[in-house]
Amino acid sequence: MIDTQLEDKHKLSAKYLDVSYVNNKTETEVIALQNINLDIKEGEFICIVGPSGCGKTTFLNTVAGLIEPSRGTILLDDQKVNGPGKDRSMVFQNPSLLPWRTVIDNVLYGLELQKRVSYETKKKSQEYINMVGLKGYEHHYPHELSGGMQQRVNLARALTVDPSLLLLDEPLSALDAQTREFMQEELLRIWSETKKTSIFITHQIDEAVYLADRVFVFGARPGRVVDSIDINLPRPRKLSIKRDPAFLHLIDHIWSIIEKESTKQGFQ
Ligand SMILES: Nc1ncnc2c1ncn2[C@@H]1O[C@H](COP(=O)(O)OP(=O)(O)OP(=O)(O)O)[C@@H](O)[C@H]1O
Repeated sequence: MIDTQLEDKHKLSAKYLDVSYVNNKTETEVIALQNINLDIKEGEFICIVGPSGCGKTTFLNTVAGLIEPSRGTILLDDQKVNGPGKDRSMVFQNPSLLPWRTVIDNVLYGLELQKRVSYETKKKSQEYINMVGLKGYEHHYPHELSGGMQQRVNLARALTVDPSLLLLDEPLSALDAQTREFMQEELLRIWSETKKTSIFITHQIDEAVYLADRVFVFGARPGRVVDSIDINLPRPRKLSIKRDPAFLHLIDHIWSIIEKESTKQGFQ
């Protein structure tokens, strides 16, 4: 009974969410998101896809508390999001590591900002460094690492503060195709060990289907949720699943939703 209740509990809910940007010079308003209603369960891996400008980053920044909605609310663990908080970590496209700090010191940086460096948290940081596959690189500097390794440091840094929610804004898009695929598999391995509720933005439909429990398709003008697709592919997922007919069917399905939406919007 208790387990069922926990399973049904929403980790994050967006209710009637509108977000607008106002250009102070021209006094014009851009409606970036309109009437977003969605629920995310504890431990879910969510991907958001959609055309450029449909408000994916705006949504993530609003969940992060960096943008205030013009209407509606975001609830995280039943608490209204009113600004940034220790319970959320963001991972961006570019790792933005501090070049003068070693791997371990970059990973510890988030804890330092939160004044939480202790023997236990240092131990935990080392565990995350091991988990992301960087054991032995603790004392290397960012310029001595490849792009993929730098993004691993970034991920370890985000995880070390033990967030309730992980927000990932196209974290793999700066990597070459081969490293990107490898990192997708790595990311799933790390996620399966941490089970952190994650929201991941990507432009690549195959990346979304490979990673996600559920894919939200956003539409543009104004940004809104067009569809939510359950990805019922078995886990753990190897990269070879990308050749599976069920995988390809999901890709086709999501593409057809995006295409229909684009035609409606006159993008073709
Ligand atoms: N700071 C801002 N001021 C004004 N308008 C903005 C601002 N940031 C974003 N916008 C507008 O809000 C809309 C949504 O932008 P957003 O960056 O969230 O979309 P996105 O789906 O993440 O795009 P992309 O896939 O290209 O990264 C766009 O029309 C964009 O031009």
